[in-house]
Amino acid sequence: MPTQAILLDIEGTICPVSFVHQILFPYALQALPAVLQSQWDSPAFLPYKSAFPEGAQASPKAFSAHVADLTARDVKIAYLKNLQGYLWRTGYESKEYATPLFADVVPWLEQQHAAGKKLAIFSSGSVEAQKLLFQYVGEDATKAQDINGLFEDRYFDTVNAGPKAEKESYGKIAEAFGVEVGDVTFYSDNVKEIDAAEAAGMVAILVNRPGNAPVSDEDMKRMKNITSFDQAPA
Ligand SMILES: CSCCC(=O)C(=O)COP(=O)(O)O
Repeated sequence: MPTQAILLDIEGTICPVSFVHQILFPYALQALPAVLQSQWDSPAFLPYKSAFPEGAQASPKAFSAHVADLTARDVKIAYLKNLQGYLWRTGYESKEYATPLFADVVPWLEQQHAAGKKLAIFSSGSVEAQKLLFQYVGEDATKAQDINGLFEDRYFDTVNAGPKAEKESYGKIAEAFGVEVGDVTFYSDNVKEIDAAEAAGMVAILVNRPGNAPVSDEDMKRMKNITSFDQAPA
């Protein structure tokens, strides 16, 4: 039976790794000092700040150093991801950047949505960050389009679903979808995530995009893989 639901990773699957690492991460780091100066004791910033370890909450300097260290090591921990989502909003709203999805992505998503497939996202980026990323899509930030409607509020992150390399997270997502786990196809650039989704019973397909980390020949041979959604199964 053709897939009923489609679950998508973000970085390296539907948008270039370079957008996340060369645009979003640096933006958050450069936006942080002004936010810390003006909002350190504000109620709006409190949920983001209070999720950090006590040592980092000791001062804006300690906080900045901790954020810089986690970012440099690309640690995908929820309290950093939540903070990044908060910081990225200004960049999107001021049209400093928009999300450059690969050219095949939006036409394919629209086609799948029109065919009645349920579409969803599973990213280490927070749900808040995911919604922003899809609210401002385009190569030209002054003409960005909002494609959130395609996902009908199905956003999963490591807080509401669990770690991306653990099979239990995929079972939980299928349950939230209201479909059998075997009726979901998951697309990701990450071999560990593909293995976890498959172990849970999903169909899982590795997506190979320019700029992604290399995948071994052995993994390429054992995994279904595509370079564009034009090659995705029906
Ligand atoms: C939606 S936020 C941008 C992506 C991000 O912060 C990230 O860490 C990417 O993680 P993914 O699990 O989508 O590869």
